[in-house]
Amino acid sequence: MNSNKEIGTIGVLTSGGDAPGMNAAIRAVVRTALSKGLKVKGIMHGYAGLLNEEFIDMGMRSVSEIIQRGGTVLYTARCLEFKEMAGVIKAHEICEKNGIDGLVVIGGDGSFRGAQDLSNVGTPCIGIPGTIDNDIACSEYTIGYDTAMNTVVEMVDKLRDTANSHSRCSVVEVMGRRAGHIALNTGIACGAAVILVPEQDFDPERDLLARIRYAQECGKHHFIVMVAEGVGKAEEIAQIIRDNTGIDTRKTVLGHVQRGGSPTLRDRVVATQMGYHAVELLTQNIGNRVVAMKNGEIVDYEINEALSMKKGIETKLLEIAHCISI
Ligand SMILES: Nc1ncnc2c1ncn2[C@@H]1O[C@H](COP(=O)(O)OP(=O)(O)O)[C@@H](O)[C@H]1O
Ligand SMILES: O=P(O)(O)OC[C@H]1O[C@](O)(COP(=O)(O)O)[C@@H](O)[C@@H]1O
Ligand SMILES: [Mg+2]
Repeated sequence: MNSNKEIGTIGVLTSGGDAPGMNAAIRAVVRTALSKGLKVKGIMHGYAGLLNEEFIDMGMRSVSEIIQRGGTVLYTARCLEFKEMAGVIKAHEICEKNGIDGLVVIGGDGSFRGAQDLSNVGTPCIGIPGTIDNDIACSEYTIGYDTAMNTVVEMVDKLRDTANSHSRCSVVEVMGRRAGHIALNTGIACGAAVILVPEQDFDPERDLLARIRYAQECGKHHFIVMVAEGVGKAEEIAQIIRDNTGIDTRKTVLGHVQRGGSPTLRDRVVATQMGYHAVELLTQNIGNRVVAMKNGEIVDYEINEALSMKKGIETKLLEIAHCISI
């Protein structure tokens, strides 16, 4: 969608779950916009802050010392009011009243649905994928994914010491909502005997117990079972293992530790590239797009198209995991 109105001031907000690297993206958006002669309003607390007119004027120094920080300096929220059309229209009117000609939304798929609605009523929006889940179909990468996975690896390496010392099974539940990308990649990186992802049917005998028994036959006496939250609760998986194998089994739900911490190099660089790209689009009066990564390059898609795309699990990785996990 090309709007006829020239963009003079843009807004930037973060929405949905926070993700490491969101600050790097905010910094890139602000500095790129200012260097191209635009004004920038930071919107606090996502769409909720937009509806409450929580704005701050951003200057070059407003984003100093944030590239290395986790979380989001603009704060974030999940806002029910914005899911209703009345909320979206109110947000558009607020943008008009405050001279916000375009909006950069850093968030996940839910936030992009909101951005799509807002674009449709006349405020051009650009989405930047910021979620640890890597579940944005149009993009092979989302900001925060790398940091979250490195956190999981660090934590599970510690759990492994105890599982090994006690000859136990450690069932680890990781985030990802309905996607198994975090579980699959960290499962491989942590040498999990079993990786369970929601993209595959789960048969306890075939996918869990048979694999553990086989690993036992191969001489293994401790086990890591990596479970994506979309499959089920770690405690339920642990109980199945206890009941059927007698192995001393403990569960760990890693939880929000996965969302925090200083972003990795990858997240900082991708966030910076995506932030820059988002502003470039707005300066060309292009709205209603989602920034994405394709074959390592930064590209963009129309929001409707982006939201209609589907993304599967990396089947080759799953095949490799099945082959080498014992
Ligand atoms: N279908 C929708 N239509 C309009 N806005 C939505 C929709 N879904 C989510 N949103 C807005 O985006 C916010 C963030 O979405 P959520 O799914 O929680 O996180 P994420 O953007 O990280 O996936 C929601 O709180 C809501 O304000
Ligand atoms: O922080 P909350 O509200 O408990 O939400 C937990 C969910 O948020 C996430 O951490 C991130 O999801 P989003 O990026 O879609 O917000 C999911 O992995 C998890 O299911
Ligand atoms: Mg999401």
